[in-house]
Amino acid sequence: MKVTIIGAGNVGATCAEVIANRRIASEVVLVDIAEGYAEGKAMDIMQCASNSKFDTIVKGSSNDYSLTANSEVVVVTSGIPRKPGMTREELIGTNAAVVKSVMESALKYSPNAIFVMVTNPLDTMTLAALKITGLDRKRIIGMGGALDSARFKYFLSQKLNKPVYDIEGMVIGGHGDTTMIPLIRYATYKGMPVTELLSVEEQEEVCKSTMVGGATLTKLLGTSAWYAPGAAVANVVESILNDFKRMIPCSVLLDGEYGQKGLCIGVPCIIGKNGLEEIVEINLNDKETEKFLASVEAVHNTNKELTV
Ligand SMILES: NC(=O)c1ccc[n+]([C@@H]2O[C@H](COP(=O)([O-])OP(=O)(O)OC[C@H]3O[C@@H](n4cnc5c(N)ncnc54)[C@H](O)[C@@H]3O)[C@@H](O)[C@H]2O)c1
Ligand SMILES: O=C(O)C[C@H](O)C(=O)O
Repeated sequence: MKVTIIGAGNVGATCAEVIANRRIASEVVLVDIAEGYAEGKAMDIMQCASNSKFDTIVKGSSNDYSLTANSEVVVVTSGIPRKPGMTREELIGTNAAVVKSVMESALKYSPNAIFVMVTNPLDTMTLAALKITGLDRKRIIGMGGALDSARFKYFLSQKLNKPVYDIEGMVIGGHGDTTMIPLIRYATYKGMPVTELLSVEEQEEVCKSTMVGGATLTKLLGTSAWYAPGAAVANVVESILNDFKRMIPCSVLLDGEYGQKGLCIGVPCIIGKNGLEEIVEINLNDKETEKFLASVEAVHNTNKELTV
């Protein structure tokens, strides 16, 4: 199983390392526009192999896409990250141009691949990738909700003082500081609703921390996060390669689901060998629907700035 990761920066290289460490694929090709950078990252990861005990082959390429030929999955992490004080939406101009150039090259060599988009602003870049390639919506999946849900579960575990593994929770909506929707009503600790275990104030604190999770880390790190994003992408890739059909909130093109059309936004998806296997339409109450509609409007507004 071959995976290409375009963009060997913080998120791309971390994703490659997680895929290798967890033996999710037999081969990973890292591609970057910066001369020698992807080769360097690949060599560094390969020098983990004897200690970490994996046999995945990680290769690097300075913009030569021939090495990526016939990848089953292509991950797109190329583009600029935000700096403290910025929103993800401010990255649109630079990153849309990057996404355009890399999608065309990657598709040429891997015509049957499933694409996992990571570059921000995520929902708009996922739509851009669909427009650029004309591919079926099943084959282009935006990774945002997998990360946001991981953060949600982390903040819930902190507040409940319980292991994160015993917690379930999901974040839908746009992958933006104000557009994501942590579904607290559906979150559980060992099957028990967290709404019965936390006060309303505590629930609000968890949701707020989740929504600004990326901005908080960007302020602390000076650039955006990479460990949790890399692991979240690897999880999506794993579900595709193994046809696990995991339910993961992902940004996909809606065609009537949730009453919406013509935008990519985070909704619960079944992810398997065909990419998007199914969109799961969960019941949203009035308050959640109101938030979802506001998120849809905000994502549509960002999409209007797209020129590709
Ligand atoms: N969707 C998410 O949940 C999520 C999470 C984290 C980061 N991100 C986004 O992912 C992107 C990458 O973040 P990062 O922290 O890895 O940034 P980074 O700067 O560490 O890495 C980006 C890499 O892309 C490369 N690149 C730029 N243009 C390229 C091109 N045309 N072809 C090939 N490579 C190219 C750069 O040389 C760089 O090495 C950002 O847009 C960031 O906002 C999204
Ligand atoms: O916060 C960012 O800009 C990067 C990413 O979208 C994240 O949520 O970590």
